[in-house]
Amino acid sequence: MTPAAPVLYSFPSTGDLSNSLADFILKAQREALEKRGKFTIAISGGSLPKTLTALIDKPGIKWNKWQVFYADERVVPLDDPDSNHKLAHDTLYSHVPLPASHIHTIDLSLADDLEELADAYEKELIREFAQKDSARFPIFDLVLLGTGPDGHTASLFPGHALLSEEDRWVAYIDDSPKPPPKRITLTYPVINHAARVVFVATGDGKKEVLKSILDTPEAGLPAARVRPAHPGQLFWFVDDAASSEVAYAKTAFKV
Ligand SMILES: O=C1O[C@H](COP(=O)(O)O)[C@@H](O)[C@H](O)[C@H]1O
Repeated sequence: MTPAAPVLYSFPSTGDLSNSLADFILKAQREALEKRGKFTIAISGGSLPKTLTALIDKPGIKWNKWQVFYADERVVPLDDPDSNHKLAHDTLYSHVPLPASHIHTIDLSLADDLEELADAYEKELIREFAQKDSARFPIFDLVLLGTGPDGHTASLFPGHALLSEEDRWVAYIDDSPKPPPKRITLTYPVINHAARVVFVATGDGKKEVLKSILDTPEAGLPAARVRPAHPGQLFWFVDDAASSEVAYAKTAFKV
């Protein structure tokens, strides 16, 4: 199946972006609950969690139906300032009635063996989605991603061997060019099987990388290789500062 062209939404402010993203997530949640009675989502770290704060008081969000995984996680204690879980906890979970048992964190008792830790997280996904034998890859209702100025997404970095991973659901990296070095990440096959993938990018510091990803995807930056097609759809939620150099056509946002 050929991937559909990405949809680019650009907003004058991060507040507008955050409100529209909350509307989008609410709609995705409603569709998922109608079909399967639960909402499966993968969340990134970095600048992404703070754009989710408009969800906090949003009527209609059924937090007890959410199952939350991480698009990537740094292998550090869950209360370490570098932990993506801590960031999401402080920014979002601590303000909403999301049951702790629905938040799927890494098992740090395995931190000395990254392969085992990644395997254990993959098993956590298998428990939620299906047996690996019966479903080749999980289908998340929504994967939320960011991109660094170098074009990395999740913990998929430019030039890294993990970009070619075709089999595993979760992989590890112990040489991340961005600290901390030890991380786990969802792989492209998982990201590209999602029903919806949303990138969020804000600020002047992202304008060059956004131009490369959207205007010259053939340059092959890791974020440009995200092309859900099974039959998912890719959306970009950015602010006008980040999209100021982009020639790619913008779409007016409506839910
Ligand atoms: O290291 C990471 O970086 C990316 C991008 O972060 P941002 O602060 O530039 O938005 C993030 O999406 C990822 O989850 C994180 O581990």
